[in-house]
Amino acid sequence: MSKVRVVVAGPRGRMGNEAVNLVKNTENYELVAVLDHRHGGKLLNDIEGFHGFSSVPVFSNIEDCFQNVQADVLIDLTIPEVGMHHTRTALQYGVRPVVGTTGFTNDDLQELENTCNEKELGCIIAPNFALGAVLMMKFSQMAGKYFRDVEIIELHHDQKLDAPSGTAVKTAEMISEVRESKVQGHPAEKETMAGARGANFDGMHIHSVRLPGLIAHQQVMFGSEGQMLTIRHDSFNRASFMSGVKLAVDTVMKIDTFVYGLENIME
Ligand SMILES: NC(=O)C1=CN([C@@H]2O[C@H](COP(=O)(O)OP(=O)(O)OC[C@H]3O[C@@H](n4cnc5c(N)ncnc54)[C@H](OP(=O)(O)O)[C@@H]3O)[C@@H](O)[C@H]2O)C=CC1
Ligand SMILES: O=C(O)C1=N[C@H](C(=O)O)C[C@H](O)C1
Repeated sequence: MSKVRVVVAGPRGRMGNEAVNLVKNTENYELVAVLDHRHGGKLLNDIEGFHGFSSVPVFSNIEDCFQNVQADVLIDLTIPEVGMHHTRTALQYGVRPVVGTTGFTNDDLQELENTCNEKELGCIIAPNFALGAVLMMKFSQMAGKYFRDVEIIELHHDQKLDAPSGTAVKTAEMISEVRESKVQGHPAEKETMAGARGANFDGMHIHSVRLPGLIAHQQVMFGSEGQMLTIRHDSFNRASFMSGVKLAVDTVMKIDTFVYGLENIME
């Protein structure tokens, strides 16, 4: 069986680094290139912290990369604007994207879905690759059918760029598919300090905590008369995301559609 040829974008990042090691340590994957805006023209071995990658070229430009290297899958772990450009371009070159980068807009997602349909090419966008986090979202969706009052609290390390997190947005979207709409809190409630009640998604509130020492955590709180249900997930390291990245890479090779969220491919 031929190997899955993978390009990783953002290899020096916290997630990209884990992904490079995942590809290296997976027998039927081959790391054919990386995309790094600061080190184009080098070999991955020449970048500090990488060993055993003497044949892996580094490109700073994705078009150059796909014109010079045959690839099956792009794993993108960068920032939203760059991730969107990479994903768009990968699809144009017939390369299947697996995207962990968060912060894409609804318009971005719609555009990518249209392109996938047009090209009949698989693409997986996963706001959270941790299988436990995906279950947390699914359990929250189940609970949302019975509890209309929901507060989502996401907690992350203080180097995170986007707020609310992609996971929190996806959780709110999934709950809103089953929850009867409600504007929560007192009708006359007033913030005496802007932001005190967090972001508002269909009346649900989302609160973003950023602290050094945290990795990725979320708790979803449901309240009703005399009771409260809390559903919580914690990622204590970035290895927690890698089984989901592998599931996504394996799956994207078999599909010709657009998938937003790992819950759609977990059996
Ligand atoms: N789906 C999931 O399960 C998870 C998703 N994420 C998401 O993945 C993304 C990456 O997270 P994380 O690894 O923590 O972030 P890092 O900041 O550690 O890594 C981001 C990488 O992107 C690179 N980058 C930044 N700007 C550019 C640019 N203009 N062009 C090309 N590359 C650029 C950075 O390079 P440089 O250092 O030079 O700036 C860095 O290598 C985020 O969107 C995060 O929300 C994170 C964890 C889990
Ligand atoms: O930036 C992070 O770290 C994470 N980002 C993703 C998100 O925005 O939900 C996934 C996970 O929470 C870690």
